[in-house]
Amino acid sequence: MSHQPLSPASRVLRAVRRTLLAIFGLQLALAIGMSLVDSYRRRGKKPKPFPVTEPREVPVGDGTLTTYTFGQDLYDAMLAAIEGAQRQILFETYIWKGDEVGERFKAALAAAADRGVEVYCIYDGFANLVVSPRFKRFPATMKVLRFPVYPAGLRFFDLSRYGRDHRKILVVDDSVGFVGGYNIGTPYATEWRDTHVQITGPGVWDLKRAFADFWNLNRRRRFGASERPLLLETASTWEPRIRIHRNVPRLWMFPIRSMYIEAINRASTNVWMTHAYFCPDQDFVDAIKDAAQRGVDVRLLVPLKSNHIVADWISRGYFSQLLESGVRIFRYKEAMVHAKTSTIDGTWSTVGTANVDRLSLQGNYEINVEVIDEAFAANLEEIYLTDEGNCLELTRSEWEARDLHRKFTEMILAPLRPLL
Ligand SMILES: O=P(O)(O)OC[C@H](O)CO
Repeated sequence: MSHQPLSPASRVLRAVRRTLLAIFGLQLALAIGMSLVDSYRRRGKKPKPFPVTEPREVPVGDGTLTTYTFGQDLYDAMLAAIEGAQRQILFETYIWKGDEVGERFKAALAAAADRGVEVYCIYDGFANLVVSPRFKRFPATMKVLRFPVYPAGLRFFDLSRYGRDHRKILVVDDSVGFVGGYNIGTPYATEWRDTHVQITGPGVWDLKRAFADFWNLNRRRRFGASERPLLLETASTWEPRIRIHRNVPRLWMFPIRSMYIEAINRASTNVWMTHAYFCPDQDFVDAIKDAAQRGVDVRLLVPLKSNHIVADWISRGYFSQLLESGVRIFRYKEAMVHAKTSTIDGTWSTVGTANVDRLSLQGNYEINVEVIDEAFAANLEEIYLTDEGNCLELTRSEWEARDLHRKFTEMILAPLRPLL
């Protein structure tokens, strides 16, 4: 069989194709190799204790905000609220582990349903694929919506249908709500440093509405057309100091990214950010760099080593430009910091579920509370400084002196940024 010689254009095309495949193959091999080596190295290792700021109740408007930075304290408060529920519980989580803490929540929710409280639960199917099916069987008295592993149905090309439910919410009656970075599981109780807020007062209604809207958007497909919507009475008051922002991919709404960029752009004294996974788009990075360049004290606190080694490497790919523009980078030692919080100018703050990466800011269902209040910002600054005391600051000279193979790995992994 004779082969036609390839035209110059076809040869170029073939070379480009092979180069791209080689790069992609290298990225994939690196990512898989790193994750395997990392999980091998972690076997049997226990994270070290870390400093904790005691939960303190801060009055804001007609309600209060209490910030939790230690899982055990938070879970105790959430379980106490569930045990004291009289009419309704709305519980939503991304990860719900079938371990001791997961079982405690399941038992408390089932007990509430048994005594006649309406119990609505939502969890993400994909995030809990590894959880045993036995754990995911619930008493009929509880209404449980598993957000599907594959939510797009036949709409394969509709990107708005692919977001995961990454939210973490609990609302009990009209009296108390919780929102923040904590998933439900035993390691999070003592081994991870995360941040959640408890809300009382008018802000609770906004959390209820966020839950109800998600439930109503998804209930028919999960329970059938006859399932009645979760109805809420209208809020009686507006609380200008507390706003709840929700990313709703299905409606193509992504206000959390805008909220961050707006706040960073108007910062005049300080921007202190704590983020578990930091992989933003370049416009977001530019907003941070601009703030630092105009003299704002910009600090970024990230884990020295998170639970996702590939995310760490991709995150490090931003460090050079951030340090050059004057951003200070602090790396949290010996425990995983999973918080998603920021505070600006002693006035503006946010606590929520959204990481600063593409999946959270332009992909998933997320929820953040934005608070304009000086006392609350002071509380978050205090927490930030406690965390900073458990960090190593990364200097520019130290970063520039890193090995060549590290620079090469950062460069090879950089194109994966949009996937995280
Ligand atoms: O997706 P997040 O931010 O809730 O983090 C979850 C952990 O990474 C689980 O591996």
